[in-house]
Amino acid sequence: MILVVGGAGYIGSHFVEELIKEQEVLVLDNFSTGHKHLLNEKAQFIEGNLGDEQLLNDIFSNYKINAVIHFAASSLVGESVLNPMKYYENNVSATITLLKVMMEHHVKKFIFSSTAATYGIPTTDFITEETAINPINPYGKSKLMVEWMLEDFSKSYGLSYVILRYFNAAGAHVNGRIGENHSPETHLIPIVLEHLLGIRESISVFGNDYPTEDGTCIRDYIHVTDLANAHLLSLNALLENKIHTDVFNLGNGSGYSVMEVIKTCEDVTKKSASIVIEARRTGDPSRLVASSEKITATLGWKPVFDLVSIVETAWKWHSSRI
Ligand SMILES: NC(=O)c1ccc[n+]([C@@H]2O[C@H](COP(=O)([O-])OP(=O)(O)OC[C@H]3O[C@@H](n4cnc5c(N)ncnc54)[C@H](O)[C@@H]3O)[C@@H](O)[C@H]2O)c1
Ligand SMILES: O=c1ccn([C@@H]2O[C@H](COP(=O)(O)OP(=O)(O)O[C@H]3O[C@H](CO)[C@@H](O)[C@H](O)[C@H]3O)[C@@H](O)[C@H]2O)c(=O)[nH]1
Repeated sequence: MILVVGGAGYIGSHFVEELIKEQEVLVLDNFSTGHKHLLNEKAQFIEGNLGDEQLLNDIFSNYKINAVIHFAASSLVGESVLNPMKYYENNVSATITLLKVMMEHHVKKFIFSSTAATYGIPTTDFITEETAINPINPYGKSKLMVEWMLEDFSKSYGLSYVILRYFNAAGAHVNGRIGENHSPETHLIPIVLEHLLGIRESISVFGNDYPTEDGTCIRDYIHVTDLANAHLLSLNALLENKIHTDVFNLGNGSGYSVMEVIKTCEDVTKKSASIVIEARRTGDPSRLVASSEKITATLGWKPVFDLVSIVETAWKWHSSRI
């Protein structure tokens, strides 16, 4: 059985949707940002907190867990600046408890959701795993701290792991059952689509004076099912002992500006957006685009969805919910 921590969240639920076709799945989630309606009915479920050592001990005693996939985290950059304690508690401290109980129960296969935010403000056009790591906010730092712990736990306790650094997760499952449902929503694509559905009055564009062609920030949008498939490949490589430890970027390798994303949403929905240019959002690098060549070369992973199909799947999900 595979334990998926945070499996009621956006990315975790899309992973469970694929994993359930291959494995028995147990989800642990406290619904702090996740939702019951995102759970897959074939997965077993326990409601509880990742940092609850007694609960974790019970889980690892009662189920034969072969590997843990860890999606649970607080993940709003702005909130992490205002309330770093929450981020170090939920992302670092609770993860220490999980790893401690795993080691006690001799469960030594682990996949960790890391982020492009660990790179901070990169000076290179395409970010590889060799690009300097320099997070500029508590969220990115909390993820990097866990990465460092994993390295040390591997050396000292034989932990085997894959770290996946996602760029901008977006889109919804093609089956239309699950999709992105953050509250508050801070991500660009769902915000634009909510506006085009009439739920928001306008779209705020945070800064048009960046050193990019149209002055707005460039990001690498990657479909959530492409992310899920990268986890499946990583899990199988760990279970078959083909990987002991590794770290991979996950992106499409193409950058789109905020204005280009809005235009794509307009084209897909055949609606026109009302835009308000606002001040820059603190901590936004001008450009974050991945090179994912390493995971392609190592595991054969290739993203399938481009920006148009990301927006199409997201639109299907958002428009079905009103
Ligand atoms: N969304 C993105 O673009 C993105 C990009 C890079 C990295 N990530 C990382 O991917 C992971 C998943 O992101 P998401 O967008 O699906 O977030 P999400 O908030 O939708 O999912 C997180 C899930 O974890 C659960 N959770 C949080 N703290 C918990 C705790 N202490 N105990 C039990 N459950 C807990 C939440 O209830 C939720 O279901 C996170 O680790 C995030 O940092 C996300
Ligand atoms: O209403 C909005 C929302 C966003 N943006 C801009 O759109 C871009 C994308 O923003 P957003 O969708 O919030 O994603 P990011 O801030 O790039 O962060 C995401 O992607 C990172 C990896 O690249 C992850 O670490 C984070 O967890 C995840 O939220 C940024 O330039 C924002 O300034 C706007 O202009 N208006």
